[in-house]
Amino acid sequence: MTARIIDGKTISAEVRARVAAEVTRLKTDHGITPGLAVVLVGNDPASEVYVRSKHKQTQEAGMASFEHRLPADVPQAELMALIAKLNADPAVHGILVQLPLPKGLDSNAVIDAIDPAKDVDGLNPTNAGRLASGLFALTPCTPLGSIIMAKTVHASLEGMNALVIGRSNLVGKPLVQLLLNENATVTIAHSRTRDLPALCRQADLVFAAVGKAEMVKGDWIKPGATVIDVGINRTPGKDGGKDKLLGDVAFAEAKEVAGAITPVPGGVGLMTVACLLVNTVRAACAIHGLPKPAV
Ligand SMILES: Nc1nc2c(c(=O)[nH]1)N[C@@H](CN(C=O)c1ccc(C(=O)N[C@@H](CCC(=O)O)C(=O)O)cc1)CN2
Ligand SMILES: [Mg+2]
Repeated sequence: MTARIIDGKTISAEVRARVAAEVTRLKTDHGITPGLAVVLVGNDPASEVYVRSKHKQTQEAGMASFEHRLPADVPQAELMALIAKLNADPAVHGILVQLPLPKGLDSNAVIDAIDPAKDVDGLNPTNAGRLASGLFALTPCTPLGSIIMAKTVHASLEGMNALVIGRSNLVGKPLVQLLLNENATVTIAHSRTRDLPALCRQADLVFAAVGKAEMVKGDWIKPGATVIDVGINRTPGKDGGKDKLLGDVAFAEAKEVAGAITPVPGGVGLMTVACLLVNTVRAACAIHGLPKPAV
C-alpha cells in the first residue's frame, strides 16, 4: 500500500482563503483591519525567508503587516521596549518574535513580555496555561496546523492512539494539549524514551517533532497509520548543490506502510504561516470583543 499524501499546499491555501474571507467581513461589518507585527533580530537566512513569507501572506489576506528588523547585537532593553510599544499599539493585534533569537538575548523574557491577547505564537505562559486548562487560548501555529492536517484524514481523533515525539514548547507540548482537547489518547516520547520503535508501532497517529533527519523509520510505522512530519532538517546538497530539506521521518520507507503521510517540504511547514494568519484574526476578534471567528 502506498500512503495518501497529505498536501500542505492545498490545505494551507484553503485555510488562507477562509482567513481572507473573515478579514473582509471584519473590515466591512466592523471597520477592523487585523494587524500583525513581526520582529526579526539579526540575519539568520532561514528566519529571513520565513519572515518574508509571513509579510507576503499577511498582506495577501488583506491584513496590515508591520515588520521590525533589529541588529543581532541589539541590547535586550531595546527589544523589550519595542515589545512594550507594540503591546500598546491599537493597530497591532498580533505580535511575533521570530525564533531563534541571536545568542545573548533572553527569549523567555521577550515571550513573557508580549501581551497574551496579542501573542499569536501562543508561547506566552498565560496562553500555554490556558491551553492546558482547556480555556480559550492562542495556540502555537505548527501544532495547530498539524491537527488541521490530521483532521483532513480523520474527521474525529477521539480515542485514537497518538504518539508525539518531541517535547518542545513550540511544538511537542502544545500538540499534546491540542490532541487531548480532541479526546485522543496521547503518549509523549523524547530523547530518553525506551524502545521508541515499539511505542511507535502502536500509534494510529504519529507526530514527529524531534529535529533529527529521517529518524523515524518505515518499520516503526503501524500499517495504515497517519504520519505527520513536523521536522525541517536542512542538509547540504551533494557536490555544492542546493540544500535539501528532510523531515524527521524516512519518507520513502514510511509512505509504503502508512495510510496517510505529510511530505517535507510541502507539508506542515506551509501550515505554520497559514495558522499564524488564523491566530491574528482570532486575536483581533477577541481584542474587539467579537465572537470567535469561523477560521
Ligand atoms: N516565532 C516563531 N519562530 C519559529 C517558528 C514559529 O512558529 N514561531 N517556527 C519555525 C519557523 N517557521 C516559522 O516561523 C516556519 C518554518 C517552515 C515554514 C515552511 O513554509 N516550510 C516549507 C519549506 C520552506 C523552505 O524551503 O525553507 C515546507 O515545509 O514546505 C514556514 C515557517 C521556527 N521559528
Ligand atoms: Mg513552527
